[in-house]
Amino acid sequence: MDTRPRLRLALTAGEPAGVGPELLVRLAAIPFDAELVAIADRGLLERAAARCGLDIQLIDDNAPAPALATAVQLRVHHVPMPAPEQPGAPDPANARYVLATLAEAADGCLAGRYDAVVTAPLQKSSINDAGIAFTGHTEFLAERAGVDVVMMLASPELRVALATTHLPLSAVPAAIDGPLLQRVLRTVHAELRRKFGIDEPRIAVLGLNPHAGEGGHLGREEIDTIIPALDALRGEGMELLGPLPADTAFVPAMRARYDAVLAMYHDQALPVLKSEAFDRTVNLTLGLPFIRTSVDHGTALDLAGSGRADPSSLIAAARMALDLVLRSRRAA
Ligand SMILES: NC(=O)C1=CN([C@@H]2O[C@H](COP(=O)(O)OP(=O)(O)OC[C@H]3O[C@@H](n4cnc5c(N)ncnc54)[C@H](O)[C@@H]3O)[C@@H](O)[C@H]2O)C=CC1
Ligand SMILES: NCC(=O)COP(=O)(O)O
Repeated sequence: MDTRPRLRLALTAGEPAGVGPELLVRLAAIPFDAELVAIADRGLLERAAARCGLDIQLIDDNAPAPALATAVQLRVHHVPMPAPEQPGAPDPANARYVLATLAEAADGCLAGRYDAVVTAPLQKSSINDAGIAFTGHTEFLAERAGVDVVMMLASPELRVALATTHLPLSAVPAAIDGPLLQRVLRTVHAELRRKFGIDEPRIAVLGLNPHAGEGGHLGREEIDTIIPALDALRGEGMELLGPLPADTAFVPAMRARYDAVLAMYHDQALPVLKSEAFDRTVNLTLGLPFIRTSVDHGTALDLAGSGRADPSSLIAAARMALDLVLRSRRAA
């Protein structure tokens, strides 16, 4: 008999005015072989449940479980929110609250209070409007844990990692250099083994320019930077394909040839994933000392408060987090 305590997944609700709080309470209504702990303002979750027509019993995370479940139960680590939410209208007054929930999740994972964290979307611009430098969960968690990370989005059919994440397009070419590509590819390679059980990962690397530079006639980044980095790693035994033209790398005939794609920038590959599997794609952070998964979508302000947002990506993210925790336990 496994006597280890039940797994605990931390859930952050993200932007209070977005769909995150509603998605969290809808996730709680689904049977799960783990304890879910929402890190959020308690009142925010109560109001989100009411908007979704859900009868929910919020239990303080330090309290014992009630003997009798009268409704859907969700544990809560309460973080007070200064300004009441207005669905669809983010308030920068809540920016520090949003970051406090993330910090608790990260610190709790590092300290072993949670086995993984699953994040709902936040409104990056609202945090910036509060005067706080912030580009995303990925970068925040990397800094908090003191490590370099890689963003990956994965559907059941396709995994895409990004060499650069939240950068203006004009800054991308200068950001891509040999050391970055080598570090990112080493992380992707190691995590495909560790997290996905692929012993000999095959990674397709996209070029930066149209037609992967067309032999130098449409840009030199492939020749000067990408090919030398790939050759160095091939010399260590890594199986790398490319640099491939981004417009044809995802056609069916190519898909069978790799386990993951490395794209040079955010919008080079994410539209492919989101257009074919918006409800099944999970965002995960590779390289962290704990497991973090997330939805593939944003705050959907146009749907916030309606109770109509689709929870599928959050459910997929929670399931993936649980699978990854179980895999890492088996490997330990
Ligand atoms: N992990 C995160 O925290 C992420 C946050 N964002 C942030 O979200 C904000 C809004 O981003 P947008 O580009 O507008 O993308 P979005 O994903 O919020 O919305 C794009 C479209 O998809 C729909 N949609 C999104 N999620 C849905 C769901 N669960 N069910 C049904 N329809 C859904 C929306 O209604 C909208 O029509 C930005 O501030 C962005 O930074 C974006 C992506 C990820
Ligand atoms: N499009 C993915 C995205 O923006 C997610 O960013 P993060 O907040 O998870 O770093």
